[in-house]
Amino acid sequence: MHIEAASQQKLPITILTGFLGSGKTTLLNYILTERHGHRIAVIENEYGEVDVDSDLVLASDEEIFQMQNGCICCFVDVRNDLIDVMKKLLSHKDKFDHIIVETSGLADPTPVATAFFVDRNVAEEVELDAVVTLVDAMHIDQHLYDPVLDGSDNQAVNQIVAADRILVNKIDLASEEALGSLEGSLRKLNQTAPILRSTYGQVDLSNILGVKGFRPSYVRERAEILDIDMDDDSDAHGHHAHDCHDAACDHPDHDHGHHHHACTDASCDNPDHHHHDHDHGHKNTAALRPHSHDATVKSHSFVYPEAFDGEKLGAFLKDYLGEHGDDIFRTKGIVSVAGDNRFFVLQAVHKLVDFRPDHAWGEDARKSKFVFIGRNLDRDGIDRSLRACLVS
Ligand SMILES: Nc1nc2c(ncn2[C@@H]2O[C@H](COP(=O)(O)OP(=O)(O)OP(=O)(O)O)[C@@H](O)[C@H]2O)c(=O)[nH]1
Repeated sequence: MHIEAASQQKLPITILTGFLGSGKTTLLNYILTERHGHRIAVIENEYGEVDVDSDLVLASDEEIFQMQNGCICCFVDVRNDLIDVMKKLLSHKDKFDHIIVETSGLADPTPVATAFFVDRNVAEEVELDAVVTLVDAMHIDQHLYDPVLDGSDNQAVNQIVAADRILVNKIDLASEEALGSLEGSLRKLNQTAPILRSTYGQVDLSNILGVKGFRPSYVRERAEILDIDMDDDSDAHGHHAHDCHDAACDHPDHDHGHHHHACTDASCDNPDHHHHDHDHGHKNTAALRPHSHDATVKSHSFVYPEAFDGEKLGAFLKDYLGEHGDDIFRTKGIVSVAGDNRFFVLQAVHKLVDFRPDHAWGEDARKSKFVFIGRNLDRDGIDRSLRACLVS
């Protein structure tokens, strides 16, 4: 009895998603520094070739794995890497009891969630706890109703549709009225996920971790939509997981005949039925093109060994993002400022710029890194302007 109980204990995985700049790393840092009784391993994925995020995650004893070789939403290309990282993690699973996967801000989380159930060895050891989607209360409308994407794949929508928990973050930047209207829109996209509110990701973590919000049938449903063959994954009892008709069986991977995707009744309010009711003409085209990015969004990275004039740089960023911030979704940076031994952090979401000193560089080699993510970026122009802020 004892042995059986232990072998059934699976490691819960939380998938943390949300559009660029919604507050995923902020929430992750909050989770990593709070006492919640979980020992957490993290898999991080960043969109952009220069890694800034790992510098922004607070130092902690937790295991942090980077995946920089692509976007984990690109299921076909990177799935094996994700599985490899997961296997590496599982080889010392005595060190933690919960895994958080932070997806890139442009990822559709569904293929990520599904990936763990395609590899049989991994599927035997892990279970999905929840997809937690952060929503930037101030900027989400720009992305939900993005005119460039009208009628085509929209990651911001896909992230909300896939959520088991929705966290409306940055409520300090939105009025009560705007929040009410936003929550109404979110409810139309996802009829079942509890909607929570937070500032700087501060939320009662019992609503986020260990919630067992995920329905295995949902994974199977999505795998079908994504045309992923899971039938080879016969379970330890020698039958295919979806063929289990034992009503008493509580094996989490067994779908006992709840084919939620068959329910198309718009008036049905059964919380087990997923109704992907996209308002405003959005189609959930993730189902059709499972790993397509918004091709109009590009990321440009810049690295400079020289130090910056902090004031000049601050003024340039404020002006430049003030002018182009509708098109520039996200800017991040680690900056070496002349005459200051501290590492400066640049964080901007659209026009909202935050540039301030952080901790001392210490032994780390001083060099500045920037990532700009957006549309119609003038790479050479940005490079010239940044260079103009270097101390000569
Ligand atoms: N005013 C305000 N700012 C916030 C809040 N939460 C996060 N931020 C700020 O928003 C910016 C983006 O936060 P991150 O946590 O880096 O966002 P992210 O989702 O990890 O960003 P990407 O990795 O680029 O997708 C940072 O400057 C944060 O300090 C909040 O509740 N209120």
